[in-house]
Amino acid sequence: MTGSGSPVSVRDVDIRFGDFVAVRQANLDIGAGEFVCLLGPSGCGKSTLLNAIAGFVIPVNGEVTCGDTRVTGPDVSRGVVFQSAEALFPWLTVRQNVAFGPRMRGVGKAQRAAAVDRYLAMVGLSHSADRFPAQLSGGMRQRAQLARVLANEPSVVLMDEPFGALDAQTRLVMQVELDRIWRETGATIVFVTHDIGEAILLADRIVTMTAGPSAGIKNVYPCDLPRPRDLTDPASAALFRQLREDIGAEVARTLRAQGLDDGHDGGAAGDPAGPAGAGTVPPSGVNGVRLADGDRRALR
Ligand SMILES: Nc1ncnc2c1ncn2[C@@H]1O[C@H](COP(=O)(O)OP(=O)(O)OP(=O)(O)O)[C@@H](O)[C@H]1O
Repeated sequence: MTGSGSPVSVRDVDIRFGDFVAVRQANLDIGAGEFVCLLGPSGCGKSTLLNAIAGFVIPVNGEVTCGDTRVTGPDVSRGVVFQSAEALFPWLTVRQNVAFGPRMRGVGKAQRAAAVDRYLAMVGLSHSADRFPAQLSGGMRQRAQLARVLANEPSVVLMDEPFGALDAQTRLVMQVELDRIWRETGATIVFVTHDIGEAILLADRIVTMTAGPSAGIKNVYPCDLPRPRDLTDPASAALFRQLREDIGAEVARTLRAQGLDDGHDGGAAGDPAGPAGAGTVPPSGVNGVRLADGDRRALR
């Protein structure tokens, strides 16, 4: 099952889109069964790095390996959960969506049915197995995506802001559920998010990135707080403030580079009370400069 095998290794990775250097000299090792969150300002390169692990983009320098295998393209052993639930096949029921991967891999009917039942139960969708994606709520579609990925028994599950489009309440439920599922399966998960609180709730390690272009790994924060986690406990709140300062500095750097900043450090934005002060980033943004939605979320 997931988590028993291949760790991921990102070695000296540079990623370009034409002349644009999106990521430069990224290095990251992810252990089997680890839950790693990539956190950083909007547009810094989190998805690009995740896509390199998925095999959707290939580095111009360096390499990504999964176990002993160099990543040269997408593979079922690296399952991806996208923010958009359009990733589900709309003409298939939930059950058929989840069964699709095992069917393609030639898994026999009985074994396939057992796997589908297991993962549907795990994500809490057994009762909706015969519905089509259009008949599901946003949260249910994300559950279905996760079940579909898990049914392929991947070495690593890659999640690109999977809860980014959900309302706050559903998002919270999904975070708690994912924490439980991760503990149940021992899956290796790499999870991209803007949301500092989400990273603290979920990660074993939180990896921050510098603002692009030429984004890189900035800091790695071990996060070994007991699970399930509570953002209001003092250790979580302290980590939250540290991360907000880290990311705020990158946002401020971007604004300065764009000539939009008045010289103050973005890390000072919002309420220093931490998670309890959520929603305190002013509508006008940091130092009066309007922020991208993602950066506003990151600084809450
Ligand atoms: N296919 C592409 N072609 C050209 N540029 C790209 C491509 N994909 C990403 N980029 C650029 O690479 C940089 C990093 O983008 P990426 O989507 O990885 O950022 P991100 O941190 O995931 O952002 P967000 O959190 O807002 O989704 C951005 O400047 C983006 O415009």
